[in-house]
Amino acid sequence: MTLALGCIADDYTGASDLANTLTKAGLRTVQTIGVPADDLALPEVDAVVVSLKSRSIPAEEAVARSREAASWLNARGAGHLLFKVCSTFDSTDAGNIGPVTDALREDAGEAIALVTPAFPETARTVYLGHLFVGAVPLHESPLKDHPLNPMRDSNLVRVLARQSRGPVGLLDLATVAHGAEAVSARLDALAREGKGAAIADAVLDRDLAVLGAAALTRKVSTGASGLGLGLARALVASGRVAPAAADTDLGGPIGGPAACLAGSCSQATLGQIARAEAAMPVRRLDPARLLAGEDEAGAALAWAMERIGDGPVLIASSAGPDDVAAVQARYGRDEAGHAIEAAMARIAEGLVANGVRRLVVAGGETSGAVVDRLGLPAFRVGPEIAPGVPVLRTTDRDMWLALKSGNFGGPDFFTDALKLMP
Ligand SMILES: Nc1ncnc2c1ncn2[C@@H]1O[C@H](COP(=O)(O)OP(=O)(O)OP(=O)(O)O)[C@@H](O)[C@H]1O
Ligand SMILES: O=C(O)[C@@H](O)C(=O)CO
Repeated sequence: MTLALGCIADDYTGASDLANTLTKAGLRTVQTIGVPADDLALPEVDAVVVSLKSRSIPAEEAVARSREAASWLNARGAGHLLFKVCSTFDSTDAGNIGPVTDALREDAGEAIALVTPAFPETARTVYLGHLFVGAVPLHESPLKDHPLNPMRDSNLVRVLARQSRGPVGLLDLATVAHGAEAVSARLDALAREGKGAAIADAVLDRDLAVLGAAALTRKVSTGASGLGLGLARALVASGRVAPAAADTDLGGPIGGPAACLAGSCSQATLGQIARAEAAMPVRRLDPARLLAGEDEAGAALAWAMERIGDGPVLIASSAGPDDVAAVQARYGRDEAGHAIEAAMARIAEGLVANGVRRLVVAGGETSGAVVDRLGLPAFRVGPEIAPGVPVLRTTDRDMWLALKSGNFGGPDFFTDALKLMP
């Protein structure tokens, strides 16, 4: 297998978002969980997206895991490496976007990496280095209250510089408007000035096509699915990949009980849970009881098993910013997050042990905890439920999953997802 594109995603929902985008753009793509074992049978593909759970771990660990993924992808001949980060640039001043980008770039012998989280299809645009989420700058968006990495600065040149080894430059929209050669020339100039990375503006899909073509002339870039789209288009346009139709033969219906789990506290997920109340029984975990050591997971599982024969159920820990802040103040941010993720993983394990083969999970960290506990090795990519969220089919057993990035999906996401998981 010689890969046209090797991708390293810093969380599992982000990985399925990227796998969805690449598939839609005509690249045969598979999503693996972690760095695959050498004996994992993978179909013939153009792109592999290695899913890591490295967004919120110490920077040196994120660098080590990303390097391991890069070695695996390089050994399969990957022509270009994309480090997939969140379209809202989720990170802290301690990392991990800067340290991982620096490491992958240096290992590849490159002087500078193009970096952009722009993904216009989901209303993430970058102008003069400032990230906008819909109509508001990042620091005014709900991301300012993210439970793990509150984003309070919209100037990504500044944000990335605080977590990078060297200075960071800007590739402005005026340069992007002049095309891929102008972008490449500007990258060279910024590298000569000693910049190790450049935040690239992009407002429309056509900007992504330019950035993708410019990025492809180097070995490493960093971005969200928008840059993935640009790279995929450039690979197809250059003839390096023959566009393939999406894989429609993922296996037949699976049926049986279905369940949804939500650990994301994003505004979008909170709205989707409220809407789901009209369609299915919803159980809300009590984080204070859970963190006090009560068996909330066991109780939720027993609750689910009483109802699951009648239709899908939803179990959610999700809460609004004030409640999240109160839990974190009492138990600590990481402790609370990890304990809730572990409870969700336990619930998922119990559900699957009791026959659930159709599972929807909301939240990147939550999805990581669940998928790891279930020991799923890789996914094939099915139809799109909403921009950035595909249906996934496990490669080693009959199971449908949907891993929803916190901010993605329409108001009826949970029922929309289950409709596509027969
Ligand atoms: N009620 C709560 N109080 C405090 N923390 C919570 C609560 N519910 C969930 N969490 C934690 O908040 C974090 C949510 O992160 P997660 O990545 O799952 O969602 P997200 O950030 O919205 O999704 P994405 O990364 O895909 O955008 C997890 O660590 C989860 O355990
Ligand atoms: O890029 C995004 O916004 C998503 O794919 C994601 O990474 C959220 O965790």
